[in-house]
Amino acid sequence: MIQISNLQKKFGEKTAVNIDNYLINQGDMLGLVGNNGAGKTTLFRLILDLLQADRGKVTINDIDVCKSEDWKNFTGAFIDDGFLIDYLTPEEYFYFIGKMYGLKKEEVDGRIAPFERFMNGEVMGQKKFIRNFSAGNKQKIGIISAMLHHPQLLILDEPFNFLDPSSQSIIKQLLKKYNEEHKATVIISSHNLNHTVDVCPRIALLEHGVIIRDIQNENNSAEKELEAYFNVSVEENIETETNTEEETLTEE
Ligand SMILES: Nc1ncnc2c1ncn2[C@@H]1O[C@H](COP(=O)(O)OP(=O)(O)OP(=O)(O)O)[C@@H](O)[C@H]1O
Repeated sequence: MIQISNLQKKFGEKTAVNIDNYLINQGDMLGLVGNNGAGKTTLFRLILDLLQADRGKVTINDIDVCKSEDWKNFTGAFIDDGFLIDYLTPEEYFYFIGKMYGLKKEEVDGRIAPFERFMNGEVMGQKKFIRNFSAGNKQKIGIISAMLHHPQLLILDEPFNFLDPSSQSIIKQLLKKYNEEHKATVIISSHNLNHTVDVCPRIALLEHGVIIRDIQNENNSAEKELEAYFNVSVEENIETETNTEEETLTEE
């Protein structure tokens, strides 16, 4: 589905992405992991034609992303809250996105319904603009809107960020189900190794812009390899993530 060929992006002297050849198959559920600055977001931005590569190309279903808009109909993505429209309410935003893909209001309502538990009564009917939502709820609005048109390719940068533990668990289940039921290609990046090994049968490890390992992950078999690389145990990873979430929630 996605073919990355000879792709390079530099910022000044710094090489952010440098991938010779990498194929992501239709139906893959791929986790992208790597330290801060490894190039995960830059790779997503290149795939989505939000950045121009210095050399090389990305094709989605044989469409060069720089040369045609056709891949946009079957692609959904949420990279950061720059994707949202701050002066709309979530309802207005969902209907606006739905309209772009030819969905009627009732169809949008039907597609939002499975996210009810995820939204936890805090997103719909709040009579407030997106700009006034917490970081976690903005994250939820972004994820839902990326999935609204049932894209064949779904790209989410750090989907677990800002979410409370129960929302993290719900979105993990929803993403797995989405991948299976729609045979969709789902790519997520995450610093949460525990969630990544739980959800992704394939994991790409990025270091200084290079995919240094392409790991098949059956029944969490990648856990040890990732623990060794990051020099942490997955248990520690859970603790660190939970602490971070608590800090984030307190700050909000
Ligand atoms: N617009 C930019 N201008 C200059 N340098 C940039 C820009 N965007 C990214 N970089 C650099 O490119 C490298 C890769 O950054 P990127 O954000 O893709 O990493 P990442 O793996 O997503 O990191 P993190 O886990 O911290 O989100 C970093 O060294 C970063 O400083």
